[in-house]
Amino acid sequence: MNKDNNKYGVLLVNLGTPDTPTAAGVKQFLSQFLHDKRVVDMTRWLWCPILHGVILPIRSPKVAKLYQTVWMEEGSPLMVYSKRQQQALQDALQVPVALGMTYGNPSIQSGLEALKQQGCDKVVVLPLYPQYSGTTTAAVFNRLAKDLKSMPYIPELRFINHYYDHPDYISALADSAKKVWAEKGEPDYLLCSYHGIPKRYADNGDPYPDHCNGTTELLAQALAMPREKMSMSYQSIFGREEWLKPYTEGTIKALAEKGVKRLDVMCPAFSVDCLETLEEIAEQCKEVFIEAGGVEFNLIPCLNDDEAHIAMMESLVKQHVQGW
Ligand SMILES: C=CC1=C(C)c2cc3[nH]c(cc4nc(cc5[nH]c(cc1n2)c(C)c5CCC(=O)O)C(CCC(=O)O)=C4C)c(C)c3C=C
Ligand SMILES: [Fe+2]
Ligand SMILES: [Fe+2]
Repeated sequence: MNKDNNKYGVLLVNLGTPDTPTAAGVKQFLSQFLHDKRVVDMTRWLWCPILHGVILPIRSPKVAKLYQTVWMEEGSPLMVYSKRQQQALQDALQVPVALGMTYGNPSIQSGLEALKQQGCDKVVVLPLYPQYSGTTTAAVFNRLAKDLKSMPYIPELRFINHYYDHPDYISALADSAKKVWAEKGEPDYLLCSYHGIPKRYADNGDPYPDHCNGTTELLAQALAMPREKMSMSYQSIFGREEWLKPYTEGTIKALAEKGVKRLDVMCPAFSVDCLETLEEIAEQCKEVFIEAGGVEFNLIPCLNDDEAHIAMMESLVKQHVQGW
């Protein structure tokens, strides 16, 4: 721990999740999320009537039912695992670590306040997105800047942009796959499924697909996996516009139809398991695979609060506080 009043703290940031798995809870969360221009860039006079008139009333009750299928005793999986990460990183670093969500609770502002209360005048902001995207990482930056606007004293800041190529991140991912394979044997095929973004965002300069490609290449090397047994795709497509391709669902169906019997899927863009991994992949995509002739389907869990994941965060933070 640094000396008092001159110490650093860490703000871990993730996307956020509803407080309750109810239509009202989901509506509140989606409304904040989908009003962010970093996420949906459509002009407001066009988007707001669609959002308020169609998406929020129809999607909220539907998605609430999906959240109910993965909800844990302590709450939303994203929140449960994020809190465990916060505690484990604080234990490892022995400096204050706060949690803030871009949307919903706890807010980024409450995280900054908590660090201030603990005497931190230097803050490392770690958005838990290994691959940079304007829709996620930059959205954290925008929210942070907005919250700092009203603070009389701004802490000294370091902002971690991405870490997809950090060797400890890649080895943690590789070890998480090997752990599953030590128990169940190697699969016929490994698919890396990343959260998608609209193709137009990438065409306009978002480096996200390059970071996803880079992750897959580095992981293939770390696993010494023949490239014909491994590929990548994009999931969680939203709306009518074209998103990054290939889409996960179509890829999984095609793999089963080509004769792949055992498929393992990992989701390297997600720091913690959440609706998009536990429901969309482990339930919906599994069903697609089995219906198309597949036999065994495994979701390799996200890194969550694994020891190797926390050690990676510890080394990432330590690299960024050099000179403080
Ligand atoms: C509307 C456009 C969306 C973009 C662009 C987008 C990018 C993006 N999202 C994540 C990570 C997560 N997304 C999650 C849920 C989620 N995402 C969208 C839409 C976009 N995401 C919606 C509408 C939802 C809510 C669920 C739904 O209605 O389908 C989550 C999980 C949250 C949870 O509570 O479990 C995460 C995490 C990334 C990494 C990303 C771009 C790279
Ligand atoms: Fe609106
Ligand atoms: Fe998303």
